[in-house]
Amino acid sequence: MNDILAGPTGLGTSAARIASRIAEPPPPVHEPGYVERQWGDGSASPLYVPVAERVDDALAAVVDERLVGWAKSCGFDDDESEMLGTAGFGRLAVLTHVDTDDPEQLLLAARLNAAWWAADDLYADDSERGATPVELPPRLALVMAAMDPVAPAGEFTASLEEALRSDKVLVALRSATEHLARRSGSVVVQRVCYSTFAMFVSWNAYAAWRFTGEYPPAWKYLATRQHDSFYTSMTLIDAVGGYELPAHLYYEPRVRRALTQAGTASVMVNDLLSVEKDAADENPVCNMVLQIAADRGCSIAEAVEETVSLHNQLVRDFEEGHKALQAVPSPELHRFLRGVRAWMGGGFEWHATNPRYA
Ligand SMILES: CC(C)=CCC/C(C)=C(\C)COP(=O)(O)OP(=O)(O)O
Repeated sequence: MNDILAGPTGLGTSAARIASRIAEPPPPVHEPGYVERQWGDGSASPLYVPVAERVDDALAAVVDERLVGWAKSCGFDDDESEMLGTAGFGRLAVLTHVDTDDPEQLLLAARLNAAWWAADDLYADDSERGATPVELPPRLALVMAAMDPVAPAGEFTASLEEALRSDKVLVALRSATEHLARRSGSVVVQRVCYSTFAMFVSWNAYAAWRFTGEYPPAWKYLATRQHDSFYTSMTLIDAVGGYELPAHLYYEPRVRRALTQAGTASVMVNDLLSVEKDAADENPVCNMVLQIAADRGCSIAEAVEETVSLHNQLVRDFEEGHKALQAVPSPELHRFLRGVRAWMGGGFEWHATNPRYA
């Protein structure tokens, strides 16, 4: 075992090790497996995904109801808040974070995902709802200030505060991050902030492409999509579960690779199910299927097959990497990787049953 995987030493680390022994739940008797699942109208090849480990509509209803109340408190009007409830970000949290049934823990994920999606729709993607490529970068700069507090700066602070309070997306992201900070450590909060900010670089690239009308080749889109993927949602897996994967393991290259494979695979599911919605915008939204079809001059059906095959390979690569990482003696890492696998299974289930993608 190399030193990195052996873990840190020094102040505070023995306490962390004791906490980690407590954090390990009993291992499942049978490991949940992977299955081939039909999707859409059933005409394309199946997707190879982990099984959805928990479908609990009663728990999802509780989390969604609390999410709607929170959205109203952030300034979303009644219709918008109900729409967030109907979109089922609470249900997404229940499907993807299967190692807790505490609604307040699940709300960590429900709130952040709802707020990320609100920023994505209202700032980046949906022209009809006010998203414009030119306004996107400065709006995202303020999101960073909402999530990662700016140090007091005399006379400049009041104007910033006013701006942060005057926009419901900013209020939501600030509130969701504060909720996370109350229930997890600073390592996780900064992990979440910085993966969100990396995601924004990708959003800015899409905005430039949509503004100029010069859309990227599929390879460039895919590289950009790595940081704009459900990797961002997966940063919450341990926090929602009530434990913490130490940073030296979270960022270990083989772990990071497994995570980016899982995040990209899950967002390929999103692309596959969003093709029509993305193509319909007056400035079409970048999407792997559309980029492949444009590159190759092939039909959408052929580009779909190519995307399914890419997705399935990513999942198989994750599965293999996960197996290899079983050799690392860390209960938190094993729990986290089981959480990543469960996230993929639940993410597929959510997309396949959500009215947004029907
Ligand atoms: C939940 C989360 C991390 C959101 C950030 C952006 C993201 C990966 C999505 C919202 C999914 O991609 P896309 O913008 O294509 O999603 P929709 O098709 O609009 O649902």
